[in-house]
Amino acid sequence: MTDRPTACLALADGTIFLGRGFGATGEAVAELCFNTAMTGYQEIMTDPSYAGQVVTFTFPHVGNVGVTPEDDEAAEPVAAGIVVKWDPTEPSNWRATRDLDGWLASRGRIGIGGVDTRRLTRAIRQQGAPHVALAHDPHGDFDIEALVAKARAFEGLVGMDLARDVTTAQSYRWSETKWAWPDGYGSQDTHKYKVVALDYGAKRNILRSLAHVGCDVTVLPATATADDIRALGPDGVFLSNGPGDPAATGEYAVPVIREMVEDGLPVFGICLGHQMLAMALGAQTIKMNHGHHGANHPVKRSRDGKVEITSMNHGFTVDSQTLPDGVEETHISLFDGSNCGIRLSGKPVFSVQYHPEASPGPHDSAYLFDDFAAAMDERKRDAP
Ligand SMILES: NC(=O)CC[C@H](N)C(=O)O
Repeated sequence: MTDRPTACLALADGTIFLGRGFGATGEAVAELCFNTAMTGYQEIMTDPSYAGQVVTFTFPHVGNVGVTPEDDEAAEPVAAGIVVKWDPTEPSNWRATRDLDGWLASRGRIGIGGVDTRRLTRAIRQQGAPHVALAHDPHGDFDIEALVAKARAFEGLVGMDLARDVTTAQSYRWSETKWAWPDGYGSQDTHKYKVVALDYGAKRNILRSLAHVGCDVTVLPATATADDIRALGPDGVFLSNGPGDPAATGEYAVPVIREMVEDGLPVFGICLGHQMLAMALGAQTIKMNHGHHGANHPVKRSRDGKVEITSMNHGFTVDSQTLPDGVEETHISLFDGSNCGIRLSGKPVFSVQYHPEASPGPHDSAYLFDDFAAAMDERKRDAP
């Protein structure tokens, strides 16, 4: 092997990173974000919320435990590409069914290794999430100017509705609970509550977590109408995570969510679902400089001051200045004070910006699934 670079990452400002390609050959144009998680690269690459984004990992050892279908958060990797410091090694883990390189190659996702990811991360923090073109060519034939031009031409995630691309085409039932929950959480009583989960790009571990607390989950496409949901007679409605700009997805989803709130149903949202619930209640979202992507973000719970260490992946945020009267801010980020949770006062309607289902990340916030179950119990008790 020669030292000739076989992969190129071109930023829209003309900065070029050369490295060794792995995974698929070809090109990808996307927004670039950094993720600080030390584990969970497979869950991150298959999290549908990463559609339209290339992920650079600040942790240098990526790929060394291979991949296993058990860790897929969706059927396919969804992130557009991956940037790492050290080239992925052969997997060293009994759970691995294949290596990262071959897995990415078979699924059309491009990787670049040998990049100074600390320099790249500093650039992202300073200038905001850049638009990039990532190319992998085994002969190292790159037209660098053309790559920079493609990165510049990328329109960015603002105004982009990507939930329609990643949502399920058909509705389906979800019943798998298999997941190691911390002791004491979850009813283990299956099919206790009928829940409709609106799929804007749902991670599987969210559906597992709902099933774990006793939900019989029917997953509906992002474009489901209020009547589609009512026809199933749910005890509660769940709003999933997902990619793209909440304001764009919200054009069709927000009015439906508002109707569910008006129907008096318990509603629980995560990440994109949180942002769209906030919009349905009258708030607005804004694009962040470089977002929050990691597995150790501290969040303060307003009701008792408790700090949760959370998993995060978002590039937009709810502007807490726009929260109307009657909508409480329940959680805030201890990194930058941004909004991390809301509740409609006196109603079983709440959501969080972070990921209580982890995958990857800590389990501090798993209680939120129990809170949703408790809200559905209460409604059943109060029903005439
Ligand atoms: N994980 C998510 O649901 C992400 C939500 C939204 N696409 C954002 O980037 O903020």
